[in-house]
Amino acid sequence: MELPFSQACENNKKPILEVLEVAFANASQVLEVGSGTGQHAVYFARQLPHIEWQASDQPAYLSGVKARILKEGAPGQALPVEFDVFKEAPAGQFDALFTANTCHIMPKEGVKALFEHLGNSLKSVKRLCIYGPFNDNGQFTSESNRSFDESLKARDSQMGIRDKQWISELASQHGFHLKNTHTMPANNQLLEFQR
Ligand SMILES: C[S@@+](CC[C@H](N)C(=O)[O-])C[C@H]1O[C@@H](n2cnc3c(N)ncnc32)[C@H](O)[C@@H]1O
Repeated sequence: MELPFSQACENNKKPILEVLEVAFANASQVLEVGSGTGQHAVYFARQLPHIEWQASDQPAYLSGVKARILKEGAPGQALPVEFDVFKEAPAGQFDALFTANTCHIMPKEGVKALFEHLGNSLKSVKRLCIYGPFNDNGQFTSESNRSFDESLKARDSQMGIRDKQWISELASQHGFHLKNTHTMPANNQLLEFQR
């Protein structure tokens, strides 16, 4: 099978790793939501060997993520599990959660559903890193993000770049505080939460 590939993942994995090395220094079991191509999953699992990295995604993505882990994963890396945020969360004592480029793809209700899980079956998660493009108080942070948002909404009216403050408010409802906002290349940010 030809592995799914994202050039953006290749470009952003090292800058993200530099943040995760510190943010997840004391994490041991990470759940990744929306693993997509699996490129992040194999890279972070190899570069952060103190972590058991559990990839997950909706059913349509699982075969691609699985194939990538089998080909390029860390020794003994877990195969991906199914997780659609509108359904049950995977079982496990995860102490951290990572998700990249998902909040603008899933509808707002999906982002809320993810936080509902964090308040219920994913209560063991204490550290949370969310990467992607975000608005600041309703304002686009760049012209390219404005046109990206237009293209998302043309694809599906429920997609769209979310506000950092909206995400932080949802997070605070479940006991998280925004510890750091990391400015990342290509007008992205990494929101680092802790509880
Ligand atoms: C643009 S891709 C990002 C993939 C990868 N994380 C990356 O950074 O390249 C969006 C991801 O969000 C996931 N996603 C969208 N809706 C979802 C849902 N309801 N539950 C779980 N994942 C979802 C998709 O399956 C896909 O993997």
